Amino acid sequence: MAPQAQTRRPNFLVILVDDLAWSDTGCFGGEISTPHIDALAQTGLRFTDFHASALCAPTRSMLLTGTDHHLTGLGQLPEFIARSPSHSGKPGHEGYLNDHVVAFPELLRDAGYFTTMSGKWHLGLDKEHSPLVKGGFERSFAMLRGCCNHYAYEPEVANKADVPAFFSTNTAAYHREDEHIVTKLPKDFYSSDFYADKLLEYLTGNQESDPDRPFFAYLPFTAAHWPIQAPRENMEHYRGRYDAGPLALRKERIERQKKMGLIPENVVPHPVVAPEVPAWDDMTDDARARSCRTMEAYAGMVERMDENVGKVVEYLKRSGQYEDTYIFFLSDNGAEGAAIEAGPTMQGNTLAHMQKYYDNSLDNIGRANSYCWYGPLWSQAGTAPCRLHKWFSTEGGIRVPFILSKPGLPRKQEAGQIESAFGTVMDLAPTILDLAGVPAQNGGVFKGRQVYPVKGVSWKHWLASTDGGKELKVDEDMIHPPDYEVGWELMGCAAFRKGYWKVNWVPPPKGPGKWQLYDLSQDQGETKDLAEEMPHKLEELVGLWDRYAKDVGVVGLKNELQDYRALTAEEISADTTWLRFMNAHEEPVGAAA
Ligand SMILES: O=[N+]([O-])c1ccc(OS(=O)(=O)O)cc1
Repeated sequence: MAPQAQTRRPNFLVILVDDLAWSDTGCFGGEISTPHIDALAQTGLRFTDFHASALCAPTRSMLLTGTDHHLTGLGQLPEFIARSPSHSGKPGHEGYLNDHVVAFPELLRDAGYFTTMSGKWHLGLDKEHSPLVKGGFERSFAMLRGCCNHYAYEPEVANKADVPAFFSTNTAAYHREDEHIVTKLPKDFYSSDFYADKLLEYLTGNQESDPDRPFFAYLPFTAAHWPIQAPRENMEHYRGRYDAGPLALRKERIERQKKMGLIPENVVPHPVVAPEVPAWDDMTDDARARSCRTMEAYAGMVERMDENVGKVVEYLKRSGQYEDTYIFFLSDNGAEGAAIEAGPTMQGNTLAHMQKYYDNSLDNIGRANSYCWYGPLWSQAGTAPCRLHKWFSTEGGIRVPFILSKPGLPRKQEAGQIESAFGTVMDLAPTILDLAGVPAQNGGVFKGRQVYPVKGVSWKHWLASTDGGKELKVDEDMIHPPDYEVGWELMGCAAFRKGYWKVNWVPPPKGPGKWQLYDLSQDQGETKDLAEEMPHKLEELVGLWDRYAKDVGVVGLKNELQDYRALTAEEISADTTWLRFMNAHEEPVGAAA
C-alpha cells in the first residue's frame, strides 16, 4: 500500500513595520497608497484591538518569545539601558534576548522548518545574541541597531570622535549576515527594497534545495522609522497632499475610519498633546512647508514598503506557496511622535552636527543626505482617535494595526472582515507554533537553561471557528477571556488592562503624573477619566499593576525619565555597553554583500 501523503505543514510570513501609524494604510483609513497590504486585509482579518509595547525592541522581544519584555532582556530600549544607571545590570534589562527566553523560530528550526529573517533585529549586537545564535534563524540579514540611514549614507567626517553619540548609533547601516558583520552594501541600497530582495533570495534558496520544506520568514522593515527617506518617485505621489496640515489630516482619517467601521461613529478623539512643539498655526511658512514635505516623504516611504510587501506576496503566489502561508502584518508600536530636536539626545553639538553634515532644505527632504522626523503633530494624525503616540502606554502608543491573512480561513466569512477581539504581540509565538504543530517551550528547562513560560495564547482554535463575521460581544467567543489582564511599563509610563478597563500613568508634561481610569469599551480616545467616580475599580487595577510590576521585574517608573541623561565624553569612553553601540565595526570583517 502506498504511504499516505503527509499533510504539508503551513508556512508563515511575519511582516513587521517600524513605527507605522495605526491609520497609515488604506485598509486602516489612510490616504497612503498601500494596495498590497489592503489586499492582505481583503483576504484576511483586520484587528482593531491589537496591542504591542510602546517601543520597538521590547515589542520585537515579545513577538519572538511570547512573553513580557521585562523578562526577555529588553525591559527597556538597549540604548537607554546603557544610559540609565538604575536599569543597567538589572535582571531583564540586559539589552539583548537573555538566557531565560526561547525565540520560537529556534523551536521551528529544530522541528524541521527553514527559518529566515531580513531587516531590523535590535535585540543584541554581538554574535552570541544574533538572529543566528539567539533567534533560531538559519539564514539572516539583520540591521542590528534601532535605526540607520535608509540609503546607508554616511557623511565624510574628518574626525570620528567628533560624531555625536546620537549619530554614531542612529546612522551607520550596521548589519550582520548570519555570523558575519557586513562591510559592504550595494551602491543602490534602499532599506525596504534590499530587505525584501534578501528575504526572497533566502526563500528561493530554500525552495530550490528542498521544495517541501516549510518556512518561517520574518520581514521587519526599518521603514517608516526616522530618518524619513523615500525614493523620489514614491514621494512625488504626495506632492501638496498634506498642505492643509496635520490637524486636517487627523480629521480626514477619523472620518474615513468611521465610514469603514474601524472606530465607532460616536468616538470622542483625544485632543492632540504636543507642548514641546509650536502650534501649527504659529509656525513660520518655511517650517510648515518643510514639515509637510517630511510627511510627503513619510508617505512615500510607506508606499515603497507596500510595494515590497507586494513583491514578496507575488513571489509566494508565483512559486505556489501562497495558499499554504499564514501572513501576519503589524506595526511595532504607535506612530513615532518624538520631537527629537527637543530630546536629551540632541544636547551638546548634535543639532550643530546635523546642520553641518546634512541638508534638510525643502527640496532635499527625503534624500539620502537629509535627516528628518515628523514629530508629534503628524504622529497624532496617525494614532487618532487614540491618545498620544509611541513611547506612551496610552492607546496611541500601543494599539497597532494588525492583519492576519490566509486564503480559506474558516473564521473569515466576508471580504475585508474586521475583528474587534483583543490580542497582543505575545500571542504570535504560541499561535504560530500551534498552527505548525510544534509544542511551545512553556517554562521548564530548555537546552540546559531555565526559561519563563509563555504569556500569550494560541489563536488556533479561534481561527478555526466561524461566527458569520458578526461583531464579537464582550462575553462571546473571544480569543482571550473577557477579564484578561495585561500590563505595560516603559519610559516612565505605565498601564494595566483588565478586559476593557484600563489604568494609565502618564508623567508630566503630557499627563498628570497620577493614575487615570478608562472604560475602553465606551472610550477608545481615553478622554473620560473615571478615577474619582470609580475609586474601587481604580484601586483594583492599580493593585494589579503593582503585582505585574513585581512579577516581571519593572525597574523605576515615576522618575524614570529624569534618570536618562546625555553622557559626558569621559563616561562614554568608560562605558563599554554604550561603546558597543557607538562602535560600528568592532568585529573582524566577514562576508560582504
Ligand atoms: O535614542 N536612541 O538612540 C533611539 C531611540 C529610539 C529609537 O527608535 S526605536 O524604534 O528603536 O525605538 C532608536 C534609537
